[in-house]
Amino acid sequence: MAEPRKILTLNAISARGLARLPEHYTVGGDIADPDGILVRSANMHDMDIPATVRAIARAGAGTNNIPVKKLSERGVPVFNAPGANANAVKELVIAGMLLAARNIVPAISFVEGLTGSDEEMHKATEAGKKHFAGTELPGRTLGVIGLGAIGSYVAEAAIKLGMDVVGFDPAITVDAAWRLPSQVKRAENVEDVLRMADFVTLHVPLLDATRNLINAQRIGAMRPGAVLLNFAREGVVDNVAVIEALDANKLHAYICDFPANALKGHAKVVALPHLGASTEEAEENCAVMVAEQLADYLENGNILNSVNFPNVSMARESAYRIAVANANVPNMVGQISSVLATAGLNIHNMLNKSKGDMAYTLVDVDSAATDAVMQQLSAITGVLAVRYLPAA
Ligand SMILES: NC(=O)C1=CN([C@@H]2O[C@H](COP(=O)(O)OP(=O)(O)OC[C@H]3O[C@@H](n4cnc5c(N)ncnc54)[C@H](O)[C@@H]3O)[C@@H](O)[C@H]2O)C=CC1
Ligand SMILES: O=C(O)CCC(=O)C(=O)O
Repeated sequence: MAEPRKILTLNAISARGLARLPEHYTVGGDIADPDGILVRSANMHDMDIPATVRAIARAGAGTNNIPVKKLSERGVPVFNAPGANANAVKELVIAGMLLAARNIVPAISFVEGLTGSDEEMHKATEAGKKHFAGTELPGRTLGVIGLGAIGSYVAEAAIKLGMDVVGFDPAITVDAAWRLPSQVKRAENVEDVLRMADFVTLHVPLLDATRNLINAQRIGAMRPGAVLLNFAREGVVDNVAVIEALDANKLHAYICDFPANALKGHAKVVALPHLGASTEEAEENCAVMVAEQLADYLENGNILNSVNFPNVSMARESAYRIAVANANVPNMVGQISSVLATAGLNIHNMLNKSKGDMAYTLVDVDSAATDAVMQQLSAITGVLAVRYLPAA
């Protein structure tokens, strides 16, 4: 019989995604001793993550709200949903460019402030509309910083709208590079993008290397009257430097997904409530993807789309599977094999892969492993987590 599993949800997760979890899973927002956690943007850095947790699944792209390093030390994979919400973010970025180019938000505020009779309003409209005249997108240059799932979609959409696109990504993946239209020009660094672009959009993860990526000095390198769009993370942009640049008419507008006191009430700022991925489609895509990944990990030990562990997948050919998360150091496979051999367990199939400091080993053996064997595996220096996964 399948072992009962408990999944704690820290945010609302699309019902279609939750429906992908096996029937023997109990899911809820108030669950003790969970085997796994499903999360969106909830901040987990100060959370006491129970020792029972074997995996965390982020129904989205960014994992900066999750203490990935601490979880790696416990041998716990963090899954995400690469690309599953990219179209939703792309659409909001295009909307953001149009909002800025056509001065739509200040124009709406102007209309909301009109008073008097219809005739008086019409007169004020015709007199006032010149203040909101805008520009069109074709022929303008969009600079894209970060050409992953979202950045490459945005670049493609902008080309279709008749824009020129220049992009920078020091670690672009082969898949993303294939997706990019040939018209996208390659910049050698951030400054090149800033120098060439009328609109600059950011699509990088929040890392030490990207914190305050756009600061006063870099804004100084931007074209006068440029528009900055940030649908990545708040910490990627120095809000104070942005406000100074808007006040000095250096920047035309700042369109972002991250409200903050420094930005509040500024006429040239449009701050949305972290809405990039908030579409029915994106919420469902993300939830389905991570629910399937989480269940396959908990049931079979297979790993797909973990940010801290390699992809590892092995078809089941025996009823007895052992999964070992370990540090990526020499002689781990040798020591694991030796424990199994000493216990008289024949290895039917074995797969070991690594990613950075982490490694992961799946072993199918021909007969049942005892608790004593599992304890011996756990005791190997460098082994971080061991699970026994007999077929249900
Ligand atoms: N506003 C929202 O609701 C959403 C925001 N996001 C944010 O957008 C970020 C990007 O998402 P995806 O495109 O799906 O991720 P992705 O992982 O597909 O792409 C990120 C790209 O940024 C590049 N990169 C990293 N450091 C860089 C640097 N210093 N300069 C230039 N490029 C750099 C990487 O090489 C990668 O190609 C996420 O990490 C998340 O923070 C993602 C989804 C929704
Ligand atoms: O789940 C959300 O609404 C936030 C999405 C996001 O920021 C991400 O996927 O990185």
